[in-house]
Amino acid sequence: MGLRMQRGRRPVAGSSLQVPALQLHVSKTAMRASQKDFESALSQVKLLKDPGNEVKLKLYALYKQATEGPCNTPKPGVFDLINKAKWDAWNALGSLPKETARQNYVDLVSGLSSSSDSSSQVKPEADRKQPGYETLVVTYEDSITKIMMNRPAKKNAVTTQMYNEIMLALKAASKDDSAITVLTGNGDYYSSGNDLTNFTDIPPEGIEEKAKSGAILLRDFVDCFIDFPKPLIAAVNGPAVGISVTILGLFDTVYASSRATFHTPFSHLGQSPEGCSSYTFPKIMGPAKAAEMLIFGKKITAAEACAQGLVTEVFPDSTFQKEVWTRLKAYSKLPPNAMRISKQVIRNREKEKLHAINAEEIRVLQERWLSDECTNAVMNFLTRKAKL
Ligand SMILES: CCCCCC/C=C/C(=O)SCCNC(=O)CCNC(=O)[C@H](O)C(C)(C)COP(=O)(O)OP(=O)(O)OC[C@H]1O[C@@H](n2cnc3c(N)ncnc32)[C@H](O)[C@@H]1OP(=O)(O)O
Repeated sequence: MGLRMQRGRRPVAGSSLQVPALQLHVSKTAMRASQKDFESALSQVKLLKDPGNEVKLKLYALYKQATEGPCNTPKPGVFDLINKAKWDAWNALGSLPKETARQNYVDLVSGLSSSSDSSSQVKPEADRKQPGYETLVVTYEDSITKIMMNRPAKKNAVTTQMYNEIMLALKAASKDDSAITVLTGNGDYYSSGNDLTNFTDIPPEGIEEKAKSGAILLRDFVDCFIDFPKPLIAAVNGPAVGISVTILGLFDTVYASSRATFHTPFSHLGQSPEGCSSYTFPKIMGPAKAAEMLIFGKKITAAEACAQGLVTEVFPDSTFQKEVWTRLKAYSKLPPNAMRISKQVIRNREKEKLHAINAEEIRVLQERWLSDECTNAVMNFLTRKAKL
């Protein structure tokens, strides 16, 4: 997503303006950073350890101010969380002159470079619910970051906001000092998949634009799972549908309640597989079983999913929570670096391939979203004519 800093890319993203330690580096001297200093800071920033979203927002804002001047783009919608945060950060710089923004950018990068060895791990407040999420409950306890989808009345259907919040939570978990990260659902469902109302708010630019922005969101979402560096566990507390099933192939361990079912009704919805399932499912369960799920939309039970290798272990629903969390608490006490490195050894060689598969699946899906088959299926659900 937008809040990334990668080699070869312009730095994006930055901060609320409350980074006291870093603000100290904002120059109060008369010295002006030259264009060369600025370009050198732009190169330097790509080599830094990820400084976190706050600082990335600050960098983003200063970069935009230094190169384009005061914020000059329309304010993004309230649910476009990432772009709104970026816009807010840039807009907050008001009429700060370009030269000052350039100097501040150079000073900020220089401050980051000198402190980059001191703290790469952010310790979340122990045993506390993390603030700032509306569709999730994110907690940290016993070295476990737990991300719980929290729209039980809607069967944890994944709205645009929830996609964005899950990405933010995963990015934060990848940097906190938790040993393992768990995704689960609140209520009787794990998740009913993509919220079908995501398809309804068509922008003035038209349906193609909607499909394009959906494709970018989905690509970034799946990329987050491909790249997640620590052991990632799904605690599938109930039925799982669509995208919540397909991404399971990117988890390291999947525990399921005996009540869980796994359903990928893409043909029914006029859509096609995502989440890298076109690759991971045949690999995990063999092409024949994968085809039954991904082409014919066969719903399978937890026991079947376990027999086919998609699920690690099934627990009786009555003891699911107790048994899973006891197990996970024990695992979370293992040496975290060893677990992370083992995951890398297991997964890294496939990462590039998975990113390419993700991109290809989304290219196909984006076309599907514009098809009559897909439009009719979504309309049928929304007008109560059809359910899975
Ligand atoms: C940015 C775009 C990325 C797209 C990525 C591609 C992803 C693909 C997928 O995930 S495909 C799967 C999509 N999911 C579905 O098609 C499921 C649709 N839901 C259902 O069929 C049923 O709701 C059910 C079988 C999951 C549960 O049935 P039931 O137990 O009878 O409950 P209700 O239907 O009464 O549901 C309660 C409440 O939740 C709302 N709801 C449930 N699922 C969704 C959903 N996926 N999208 C939107 N809303 C959903 C349902 O409408 C009810 O709301 P209400 O109480 O009527 O206000």
